[in-house]
Amino acid sequence: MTDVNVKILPLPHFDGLDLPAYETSGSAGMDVRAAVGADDAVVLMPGHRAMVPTGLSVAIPEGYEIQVRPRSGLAAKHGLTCLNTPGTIDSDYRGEIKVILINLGDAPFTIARGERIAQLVLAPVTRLAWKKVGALDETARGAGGFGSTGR
Ligand SMILES: O=c1ccn([C@H]2C[C@H](O)[C@@H](COP(=O)(O)OP(=O)(O)OP(=O)(O)O)O2)c(=O)[nH]1
Ligand SMILES: [Mg+2]
Repeated sequence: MTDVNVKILPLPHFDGLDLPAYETSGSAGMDVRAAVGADDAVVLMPGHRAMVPTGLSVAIPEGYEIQVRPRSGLAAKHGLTCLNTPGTIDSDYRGEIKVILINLGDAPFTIARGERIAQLVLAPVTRLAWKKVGALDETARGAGGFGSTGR
């Protein structure tokens, strides 16, 4: 498997943090860290959300996206997840990557500087082109959905 090169620009407030990295040889995602101030950790109250800075900007090659996905440990243990999961980082986005975290747990959660808050997954993008028609081919399912096959 050939790695895809992605340019990454650490911003001034990233200073001293580790770049996102695969935690194991088979990891699909690289954990990304909170670039919040060392002295002003974000405290997420139950039911609240926050846009957490990562201190990173990237230039993804055309034909790819980066998905921002939750970490299962934070979700299972603390009810913390990405509100817009999977977040989409477009190949033409040059702003700072931010993680929209929400606390669905029942206790306040403190996000400290350097905490691994989410994971970044590089994925190929297939772009579609619409072909406008007057009717669609028939199928056994037809318009059935939303539980039409049973519970
Ligand atoms: O979790 C996320 C999701 C998005 N973005 C950035 C990168 C992405 O390329 C841009 C736009 O994201 P999206 O298309 O999901 O948001 P939108 O509400 O449609 O905004 P826009 O009108 O700017 O496309 O915001 C993040 O930093 N983190
Ligand atoms: Mg958009």
